[in-house]
Amino acid sequence: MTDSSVPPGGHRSGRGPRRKPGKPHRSGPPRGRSGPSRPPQGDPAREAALETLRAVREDDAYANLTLPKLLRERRISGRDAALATDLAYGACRAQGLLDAVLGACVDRPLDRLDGVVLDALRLGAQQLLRTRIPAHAAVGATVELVRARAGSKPTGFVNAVLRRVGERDEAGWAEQLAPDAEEDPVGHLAFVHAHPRWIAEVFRDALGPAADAELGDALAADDARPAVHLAARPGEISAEELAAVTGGDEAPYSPYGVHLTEGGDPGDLDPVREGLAVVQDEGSQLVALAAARADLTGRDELWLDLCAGPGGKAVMLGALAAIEGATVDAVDRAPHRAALVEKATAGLPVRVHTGDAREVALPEAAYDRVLVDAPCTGLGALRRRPEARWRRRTEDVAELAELQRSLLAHGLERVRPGGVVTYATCSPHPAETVEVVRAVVEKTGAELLDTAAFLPDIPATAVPDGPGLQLWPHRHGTDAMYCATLRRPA
Ligand SMILES: C[S@@+](CC[C@H](N)C(=O)[O-])C[C@H]1O[C@@H](n2cnc3c(N)ncnc32)[C@H](O)[C@@H]1O
Repeated sequence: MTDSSVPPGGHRSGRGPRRKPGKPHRSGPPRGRSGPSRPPQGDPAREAALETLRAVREDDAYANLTLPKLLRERRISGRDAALATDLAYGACRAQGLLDAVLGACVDRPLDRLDGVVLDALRLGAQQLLRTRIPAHAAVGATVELVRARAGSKPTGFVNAVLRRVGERDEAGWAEQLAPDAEEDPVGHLAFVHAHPRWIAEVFRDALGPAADAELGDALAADDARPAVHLAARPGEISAEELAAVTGGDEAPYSPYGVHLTEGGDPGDLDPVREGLAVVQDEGSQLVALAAARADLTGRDELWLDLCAGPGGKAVMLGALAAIEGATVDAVDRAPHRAALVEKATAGLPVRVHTGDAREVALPEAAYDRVLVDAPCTGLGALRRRPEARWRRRTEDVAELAELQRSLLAHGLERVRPGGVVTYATCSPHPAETVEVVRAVVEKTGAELLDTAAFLPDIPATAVPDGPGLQLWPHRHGTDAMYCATLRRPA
């Protein structure tokens, strides 16, 4: 069914089904109705997107795990898969903005709406405001989706609300609802680029003096759907060959990186299936490279990846270690993540250990290189985790920062005198980056090395007034990875 062939929905007034106070919200078909248990055949893309929004809302699921599984199970491919992905991920990313608009069009708090109705309204608003789908198709298809899932009763309400949403475009709603750009520039940009205000403030702080000129670009890049990056396994295939086989482009900074230009499941690509390449953001490749290249004198044969799961950087380190004649110990606290490292590094000189990095039985002061890719808020990889920006809380930061300091200090205990520790986070939050490094340097007397020197030719990576290197989606096309290098005093 094409978008334009979707019939418009019902025409009742904008009032939705009345709910008795305290009555639990249900998301299935109304009691007594025989709503379809299987998705209707007509609109598989929107059905999959709606089911993804439900799983994110009800089960705290990750959209980027839920949707691909649904697409596989329901054998949805090609244009339908692309549409489902655009709509589901787009609605997750923009949830706060969509809810602000819906809130202005609905006569009750959104959390009092039936779950399916709310998901469908978000999906409809996403189509109306943030895609080129014609308004009549967006409204009609959403109404039909609601009818199939929840019966006819709420269709009039959904139809009326979406028609109100469609009275303005995204810029028109921003004009009406966003904070004033002059009075509150950060609040304005946060609204316009669909970010929680506190995250926009983190980006502003991390950009420092550049924020005046770049905050809008940084948030816009973070709001865009990112290209899929592949990493060629060092020693197995070159980036040039990988680009030729996959039809992608060689990455600008990582000598192993390829940016895919076509959609589709990268897991279906031959080099990925054959283990010659993995899906990995170019920024993560650069962190692994920085760890392998950090300036070292003397022995260089025992490497440690202290927070290794699920194994992206361990694969790169393992492949580089194989070339250098080194061995990698890879640790992760979570057994299922350690198992993923084991699987990903099969055939490489990598020994996997399960346990807390600070307690696992491994030698002290023995490693030549250590990577501490610490657990973090992930604020630098929000574009790859569609719902994450609305789930993360500023309260998460302090606890993580304490763990990060502890893990980095521990990495310095495992490395030999004169050895190097690379600290990384996929977050630009100063409390997780420069403040962690400064605190540990102060406590341990470790020497700070110039990380940019190990990754030459990457422009504009300086951190304002702080140690380390910061990558940004709007500057480098990578996730906002942070990376610093410390040497244990000899
Ligand atoms: C940012 S992820 C690492 C990503 C990984 N380096 C990669 O490139 O695929 C952080 C990892 O640290 C692990 N972790 C958290 N606390 C830990 C601890 N105390 N000891 C060891 N691993 C820990 C988490 O389970 C998670 O897999």
